[in-house]
Amino acid sequence: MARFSGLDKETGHSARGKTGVLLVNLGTPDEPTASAVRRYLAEFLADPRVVEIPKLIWMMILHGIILRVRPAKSAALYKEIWTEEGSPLLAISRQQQSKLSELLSSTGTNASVHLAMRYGSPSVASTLQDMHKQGIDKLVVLPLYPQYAAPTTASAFDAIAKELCKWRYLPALHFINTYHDHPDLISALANSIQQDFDKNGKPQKLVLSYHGMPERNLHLGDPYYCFCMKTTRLVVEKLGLTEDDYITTFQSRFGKAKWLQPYTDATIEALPAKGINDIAVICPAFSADCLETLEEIQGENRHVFEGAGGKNFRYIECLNANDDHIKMMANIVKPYL
Ligand SMILES: C=CC1=C(C)c2cc3[nH]c(cc4nc(cc5[nH]c(cc1n2)c(C)c5CCC(=O)O)C(CCC(=O)O)=C4C)c(C)c3C=C
Ligand SMILES: [Fe+2]
Ligand SMILES: [Fe+2]
Repeated sequence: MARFSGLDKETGHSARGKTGVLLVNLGTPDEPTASAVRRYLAEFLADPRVVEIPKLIWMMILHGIILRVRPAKSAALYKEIWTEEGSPLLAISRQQQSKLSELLSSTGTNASVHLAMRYGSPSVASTLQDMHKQGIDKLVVLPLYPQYAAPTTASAFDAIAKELCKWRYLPALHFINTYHDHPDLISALANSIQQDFDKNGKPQKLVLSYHGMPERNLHLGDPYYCFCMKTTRLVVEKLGLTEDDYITTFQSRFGKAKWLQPYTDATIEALPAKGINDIAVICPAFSADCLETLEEIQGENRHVFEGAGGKNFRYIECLNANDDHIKMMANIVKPYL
């Protein structure tokens, strides 16, 4: 006997056929306080996709050392970037969600747009449950990481699978795993760089700084490094830059292991001694500005550059909720709606 409206008359099962787009990003603490950052880091850093150290050893290090020391330090950094709307990552993600929703409905596409954070809130589980309650049985997931990486993209998939494995009737599901070479991403990045060059002049060096990961992950088959290099190649080709005009680097190193190189901070520090005093930095692995761009690049690395004698440091902001970026999202999901 059908208990819900919208059930298929013949089979008695849900066939409401509503489609939902689910944007997923990393997540951020609820507040810039040590206790909120501890909660966030405890969830984030316990994810075996993020830290691939044998569980027992890692839990002892995480709970015995890292979660005692890092939350207070990170909270102080979060305080520097916190806005009236809260954490920039969440505030910008919400703008992206509402602008994508407007764009899809203005082009006659009947799909709702939802937002989940891999760690913290709104959680993947609660967002999927809301979508289910709304009768959505066709799901298009767009993790907002342009370059596939196991610690980010695959981890988003794990969280979705963890929730869906409790469901009896699964939705149709399309999961977008990477868009590092999508023509609309490349144009959006190139346009944003060109606008900076038109306004401020071409710098001596454009630094394309991507979030790092342990080098070991590359050797184990994670394509992230190669995808970052391809994004760079396509963007600089589009801009007509030569090899001397730019450099690709990796930031946000965590722990003592060797991470992808060259490191952003060491590279930037060495530039003034080579006569390079005027640089622009962009972070193409981040779809929204966050701690790692606003504090680490715009703040910390600016000081590193100036401390080493550099004169002009420009940070080119992430694509955030700019029109090119939202159009790119719409064009990526449309074939599956
Ligand atoms: C511990 C290993 C980490 C890996 C591997 C990693 C990969 C990775 N991360 C992003 C995007 C973001 N990371 C952010 C913050 C952040 N990242 C790590 C660690 C790893 N990231 C930590 C410990 C933190 C927390 C901040 C701190 O305490 O230093 C963020 C910003 C979150 C915010 O609230 O603003 C983003 C976004 C990518 C793309 C990536 C890919 C390899
Ligand atoms: Fe990270
Ligand atoms: Fe950082």
